[in-house]
Amino acid sequence: MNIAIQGILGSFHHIVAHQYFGEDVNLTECLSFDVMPQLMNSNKVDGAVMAIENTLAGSILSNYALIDEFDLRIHGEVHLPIHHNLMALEGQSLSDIKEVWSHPMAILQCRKYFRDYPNIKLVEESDTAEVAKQIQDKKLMGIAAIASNMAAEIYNLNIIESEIQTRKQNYTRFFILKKSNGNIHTTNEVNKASLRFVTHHHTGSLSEVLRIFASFNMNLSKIQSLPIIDNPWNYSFFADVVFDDYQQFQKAIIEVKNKVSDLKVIGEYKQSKRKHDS
Ligand SMILES: O=C(O)C(=O)C[C@]1(C(=O)O)C=C[C@@H](O)C=C1
Repeated sequence: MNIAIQGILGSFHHIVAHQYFGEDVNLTECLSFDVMPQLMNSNKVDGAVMAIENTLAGSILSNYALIDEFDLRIHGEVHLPIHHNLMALEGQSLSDIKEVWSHPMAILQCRKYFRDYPNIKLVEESDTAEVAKQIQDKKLMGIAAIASNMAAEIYNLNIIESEIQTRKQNYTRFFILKKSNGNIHTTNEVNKASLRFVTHHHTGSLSEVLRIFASFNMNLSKIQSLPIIDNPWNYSFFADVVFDDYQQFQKAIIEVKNKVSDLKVIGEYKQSKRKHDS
């Protein structure tokens, strides 16, 4: 099995791919989220791991848009505790560091830490681990990376400071994606679904849909609106619902279909445990 990940070995996507698929999976390293749907739709990979939201930085809206545009399907989810470390070449200390390079989502999660160091320039790069690799390969002095413990080990960098994210408790939710008619895994027991729908423009149309979820005993765990780019100031809704009874879920879907102008089930999967960190 070949799975696309954002970033290289040592990235958080790498950790998630191994957690979900095991150590034997082949990974295709991507330096942007945008290339993943193309790899899936041209059958170069069987699936992909894609970050979708973080507890400190919020949703990655551009990834919702990619899933929608390329009609991808969600096959599973993983909630990963994220620990960010500031790392550089051996011998470098915080006072030597002029620039910190990392993935924009990682920088967002550590903004508060850098308020105390206004002279350090924060530079957005394509991946946390790739920056760690560059620092080691090119022996970059004065540059530090924000990356995982695993990246520090693989690229042999020294951790100047650990746990630099704004809150110690920091989690990213990742989707396991496949193309619309793809298959990457045996089906798990299903108790969660991700839906996309568009409501009619009349008073209470969204609340009617939410009431259906409630009446079929489905718990709404997230709702996210996204602009419909062909229709300015109109929005689609992405909702995640959790349920115990699959039959009830199917009945609810039939009712929701009658209330909305467009409904797509993007994925039916097993809810991942939101592990608590030590
Ligand atoms: O650069 C990485 O290591 C990634 O896996 C990317 C990414 C993200 O896209 O959110 C993954 C998890 C963390 O939230 C920070 C960065």
